[in-house]
Amino acid sequence: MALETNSGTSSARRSRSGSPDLVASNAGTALPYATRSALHLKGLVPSGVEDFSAQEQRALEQLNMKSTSLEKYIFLSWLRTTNINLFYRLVLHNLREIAPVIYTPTVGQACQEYSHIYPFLAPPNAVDGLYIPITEVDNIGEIIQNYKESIAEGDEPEITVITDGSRILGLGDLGMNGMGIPVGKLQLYVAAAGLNPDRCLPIVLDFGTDTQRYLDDPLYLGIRQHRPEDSEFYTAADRVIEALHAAFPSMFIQFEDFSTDHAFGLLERWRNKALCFNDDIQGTGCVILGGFISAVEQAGIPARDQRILFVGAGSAGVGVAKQLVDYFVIEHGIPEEEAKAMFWFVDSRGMVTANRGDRLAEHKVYFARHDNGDAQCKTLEDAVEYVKPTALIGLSTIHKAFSESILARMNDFNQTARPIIFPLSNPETKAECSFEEAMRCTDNRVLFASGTAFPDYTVPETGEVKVPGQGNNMYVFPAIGLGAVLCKPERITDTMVFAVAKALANSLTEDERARGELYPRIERIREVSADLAAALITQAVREGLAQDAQWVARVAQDAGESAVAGAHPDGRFAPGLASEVSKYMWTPAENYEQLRASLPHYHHHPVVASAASAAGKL
Ligand SMILES: NC(=O)C1=CN([C@@H]2O[C@H](COP(=O)(O)OP(=O)(O)OC[C@H]3O[C@@H](n4cnc5c(N)ncnc54)[C@H](O)[C@@H]3O)[C@@H](O)[C@H]2O)C=CC1
Ligand SMILES: CC(=O)C(=O)O
Ligand SMILES: [Mg+2]
Repeated sequence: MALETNSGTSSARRSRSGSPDLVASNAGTALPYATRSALHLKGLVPSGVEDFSAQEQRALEQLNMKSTSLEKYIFLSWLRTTNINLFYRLVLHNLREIAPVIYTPTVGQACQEYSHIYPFLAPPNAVDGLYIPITEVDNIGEIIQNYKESIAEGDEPEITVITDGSRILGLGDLGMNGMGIPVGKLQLYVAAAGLNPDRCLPIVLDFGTDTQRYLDDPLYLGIRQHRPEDSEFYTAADRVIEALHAAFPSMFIQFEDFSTDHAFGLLERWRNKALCFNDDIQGTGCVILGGFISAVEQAGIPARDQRILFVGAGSAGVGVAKQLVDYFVIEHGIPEEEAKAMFWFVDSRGMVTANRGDRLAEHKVYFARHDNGDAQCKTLEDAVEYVKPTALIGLSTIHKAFSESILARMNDFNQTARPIIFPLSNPETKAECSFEEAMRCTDNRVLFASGTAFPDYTVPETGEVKVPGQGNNMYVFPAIGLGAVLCKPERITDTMVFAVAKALANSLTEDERARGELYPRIERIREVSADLAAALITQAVREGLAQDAQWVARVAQDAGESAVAGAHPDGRFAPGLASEVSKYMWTPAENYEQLRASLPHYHHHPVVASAASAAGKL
């Protein structure tokens, strides 16, 4: 048995909530003497008994001693798997500094190195998610059963982020190493929207990789084979999703970082059959629409005069553009064909036109231009000159694609209005330009958002400090998941996603607006997530799709009616609903007493119960 345990390579699972070990490991040096005594831990911990804030201070000191971001990532992963309560205290109290470590940009590097930095912790107490090789899909029932046995009763997952690692951020096919993304996204679910960490399930479909350096890497931990053909992919993926859906019927499924064709394919197959959404298509569309609404309000020209050039026509580019079309149609009453005509795309082969001579991928057809005559812009420079855009949106994975000369042209074209420039590719090494470049080249007039967090910029002439917007789906997917987990809609509709985007735009404070910011400050993310989740719940009830009677009744009572099918997705919700949503958010314990109380099974665990009755002190 000991041998088996030592051969495991999984990292620590937070669950097993009934275990006294969990209390001991999450309390550590905060364990009172009486408890140490009852749990036979006397002498096994340093004598000082301290409070959680002292532990947090020590953890922060240790974090700051790490000289590289990857070392910080490894330290934080270790802390999460050792003491999840302390980990989330640290994250929540230092979100601005820590989000770029547990998420983009560092998570990109961590994924590339995943097989090398993998921690040595043993299952079944140490499981950080499901690794499902394509060779084991026939045994998916057994895998799910093993997972169920590794968790405490009542900890069935309510949310999963699932990837096959085929398009991790803008870094390409990372195979099984992509597991870092579901793990990272679910940390944001907890931090940003208060999902219970014990009920979050990261999953990687280990379906092989076409990246030779991983196949050749002796430490690579995934299966060593090439990716399957489409039909084999869909058969295997469908079997896994069917089994997961059968085992956990109300679990919210977030598809993440699948290569673009499969991202669209899986969404179409599953969106009406299970509670699911695709973060790269819908989440990105949602968050960019939220920021774009604010940008259009500040740009200084009417919305219908916008000329929007997308660089990159993948799942993210097309997902965002479709949300923006909906916005122009729904909010501004522009007919769909006219709204669509406000958009141009450039991909790796140049401007996307119906007559450029290649067979366009299905997802690009909707936006292909038909009015270009003989013009076929082959480069971005040519397309910029041809379109004279008011807005330039990058989802291309091409680092520095927005050269200084392109940024300067955006400034020239937009002298009477402010140019909108969103370099949204992740991580930083793929971003189309930096905040500093965009500010400098546009006389500091740019309305800016980026996928990765960039540093603030100090305007040299005035000393004014400008904060860049982060147009990253992290602002919305946690709230969409929370809202879905609470009100249990039959499915996620585009109008629900639209309502969340509107709520995001509505969530800016007067100060944030006055400073010209497009997104709320990250320190307010939980408050904003509560608003966004309330908007999703309200919209789900209006559409008659919410299934949780409590939330249906609550929204109906606010609205004075039972449901308004197909109501306008305005992102509004009744006062009080967001604070009610907040009550469902998980927060780490502040002290030992709260920690004990927060572990529902703790008191019933046989060891704890017998220790308690023996000592009368627990
Ligand atoms: N900010 C955010 O919240 C999000 C950002 N992203 C980022 O968006 C990027 C793209 O993701 P997907 O659309 O899923 O990937 P994808 O690989 O499907 O799309 C990339 C697109 O860029 C085009 N492209 C490649 N080289 C080009 C060039 N030299 N010039 C112009 N276009 C070029 C490709 O033809 C393709 O259309 C990634 O970096 C990803 O990290 C994705 C989701 C969310
Ligand atoms: C942010 C995100 O989901 C991506 O870059 O893929
Ligand atoms: Mg993604």
